[in-house]
Amino acid sequence: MTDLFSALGDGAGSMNIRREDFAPGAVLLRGGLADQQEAVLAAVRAVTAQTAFRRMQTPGGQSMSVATSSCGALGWVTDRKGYRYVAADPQTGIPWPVMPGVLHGFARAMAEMAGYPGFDPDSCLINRYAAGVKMGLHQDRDEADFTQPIVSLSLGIPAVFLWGGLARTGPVRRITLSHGDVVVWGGPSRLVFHGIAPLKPGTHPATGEVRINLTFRRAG
Ligand SMILES: O=C(O)CCC(=O)C(=O)O
Ligand SMILES: [Fe+2]
Repeated sequence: MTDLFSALGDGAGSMNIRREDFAPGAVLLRGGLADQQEAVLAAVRAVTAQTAFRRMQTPGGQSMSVATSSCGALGWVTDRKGYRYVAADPQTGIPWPVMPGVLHGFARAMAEMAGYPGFDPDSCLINRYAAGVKMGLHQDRDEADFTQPIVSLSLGIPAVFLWGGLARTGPVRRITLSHGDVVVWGGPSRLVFHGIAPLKPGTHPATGEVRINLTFRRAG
């Protein structure tokens, strides 16, 4: 018998992951976090203790409502000069924290499960959403190589993920993402417009009153 998830080799922890192929090249792995919760949360805390959450400015001069931090060789930033990846935190001039091995390994395993073996992310953007915060429809297109997928992990209070198409306008699906859910999108879905609806207030034992999202990217 072929067990789709046996490749991970971590036994019972991965057995309850439920897979939904929701668009070509796009896979929802519900409960993907499985037994990695403590290790992943500890790694996120370690990173954000080194490089604080901040609200960056869009090129148009608006302050983003989402607070962000990053780890890995490259971190995504935005300011009046535009969107781009840089090697150092612009607030301190210090290189972004190294991506903890547990995060890199987790993202690689999730990508493999979704059908993208060999994913080697060099960037992890950490988004923090408080109640009312949203992320408008956008494409992730500042990365160098669109053959590599995006791997996204949701932590804490649930959010509605907006999934559009390859054009900015058109029908948008709404997919509720809960604590521990993972979305992987690549191939024909790599440049799909997506976003997050305004977060409903809530609390979660893992994060308190916020949602934390990690997106792993091959940026350089
Ligand atoms: O918070 C999310 O689930 C999506 C985040 C996202 O699309 C991004 O950071 O580019
Ligand atoms: Fe995105």
